[in-house]
Amino acid sequence: MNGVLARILADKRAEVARKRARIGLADLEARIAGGAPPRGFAASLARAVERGRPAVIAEMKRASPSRGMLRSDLDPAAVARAYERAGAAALSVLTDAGYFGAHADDLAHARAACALPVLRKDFMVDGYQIAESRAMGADCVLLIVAALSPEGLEELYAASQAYGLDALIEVHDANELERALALPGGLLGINNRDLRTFVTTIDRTLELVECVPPGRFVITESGILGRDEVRRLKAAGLRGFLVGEAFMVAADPGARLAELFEERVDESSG
Ligand SMILES: O=P(O)(O)OC[C@@H](O)[C@@H](O)c1c[nH]c2ccccc12
Repeated sequence: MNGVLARILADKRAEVARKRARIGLADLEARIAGGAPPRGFAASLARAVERGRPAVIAEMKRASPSRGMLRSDLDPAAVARAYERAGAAALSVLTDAGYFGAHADDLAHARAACALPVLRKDFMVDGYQIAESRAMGADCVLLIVAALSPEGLEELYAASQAYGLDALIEVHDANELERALALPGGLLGINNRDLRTFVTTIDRTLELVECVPPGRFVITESGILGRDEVRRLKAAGLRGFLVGEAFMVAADPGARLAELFEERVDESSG
């Protein structure tokens, strides 16, 4: 493996080792036992689709390695409420500080401000992080197939189930898709961005979705910047959307969400 992803993963392993030395698994377990149960993440997406609405996972990230600073003055609670009012089905919150500029309590602040379930967006390399995700209040974890060995993917998926969390299994090519489909469950995410090169195109989703067995719910992730992308993805049958940058750079993230996904008569007729 090469490129940015490899660097992030190496740093992440070191970070996990430091954290584990400070807060042991038993402490995390105690925190989990004293905390609230998870909100159903997959269930919330399914409810949106049942109502004939796109299931939008609205993301918060202050910065990214590919785009630099996006929103340094992010107010997670205010944006969470704005996303909820605008009709988002769920939140995604970046929790990586080194590359994405996350603050330690971003996820907790966002979740406490609304009733939406929350995806912890980070780079999972160790079962410790699954317990940690649950302890910080996440309802769903991201498992990036490109970042994990076959055994690692199975182990982290099993851990997410054991902790009562939903899992979003992220793929970028046919080989990764095959590995994701071999798992007993999980939400399927097609990342339009290549995490090794940052090349981003919604054609990734349009190509790969052809290889997904019918009945599997697919979330298209990244590079959904305008109404044209949404229109093309909807036309291909997509119902799940994960959007970050387009909202983060907007003056009013909630208004941008509503505008991006509102149905207009002129389009349905043509
Ligand atoms: O900001 P965008 O292009 O709308 O993308 C959102 C989300 O898909 C992206 O942040 C993402 C997808 N997979 C990831 C894995 C790690 C970090 C970030 C991501």
